[in-house]
Amino acid sequence: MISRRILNMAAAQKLTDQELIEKIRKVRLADLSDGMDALGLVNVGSMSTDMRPLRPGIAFAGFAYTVKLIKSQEPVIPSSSVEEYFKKNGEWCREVYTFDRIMKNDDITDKVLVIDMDGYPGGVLGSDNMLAYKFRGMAGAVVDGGCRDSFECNLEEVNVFSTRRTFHHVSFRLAHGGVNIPVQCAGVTVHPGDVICADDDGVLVIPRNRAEEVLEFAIAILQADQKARTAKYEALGMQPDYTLNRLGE
Ligand SMILES: O=C([O-])CC(=O)C(=O)O
Ligand SMILES: [Mg+2]
Repeated sequence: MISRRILNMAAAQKLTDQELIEKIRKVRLADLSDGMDALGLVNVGSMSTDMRPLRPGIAFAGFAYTVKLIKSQEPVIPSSSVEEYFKKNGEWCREVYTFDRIMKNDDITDKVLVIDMDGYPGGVLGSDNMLAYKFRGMAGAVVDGGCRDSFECNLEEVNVFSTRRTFHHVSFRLAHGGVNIPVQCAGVTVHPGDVICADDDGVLVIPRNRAEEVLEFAIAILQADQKARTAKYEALGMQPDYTLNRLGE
């Protein structure tokens, strides 16, 4: 178990948040993870391998905007008409989607929505709310639970990682538990403002106060990898692709 002392050994911050996130987006999770290892942060911030992208090729980085949902004991009362269903469901959604109303007042540009669903596997995200968040500049979402409308989400090219796919909703099953508080997500405690990095390999959480040191190692590690792979591409007569020049050097 890593001690908080190691996690908190921060170097001075030299980059603005914007500069940091732009640089982090150029490196791979493998480089960042090796950078964490180099600093003794071994396996720290690694979300469970259950956390998977909705489609190949999703990659993003941003600052955590955390949401906590809690299991609710409310019984589901059957509706006797469509009108009644919409009324009841609407009231319940108002409760569980309190986070969505709060977020409307916040700038979510370059944020990553990190949702703790208290272990409930339903779909709090879908093709409707994710499209709205994309439009507002959110980098992506990481949910320990489900996302539904997967096919439409992929057509819309919204960026979601989740531990489940489902068609179930969360109304009547979950209630609002708070925003921008520490949450548990796929085995990691995430604090608001942590740097959340995601690519095909998974999701990694880096505390903001260690991110610049991690990045310094990650860039050097990527440069060494690119040099080694460039030589192999040449030996094999393969055309170079953009992964050999991710840093744009
Ligand atoms: O309806 C919801 O709350 C979740 C969903 O399926 C969507 O946003 O498309
Ligand atoms: Mg939907």
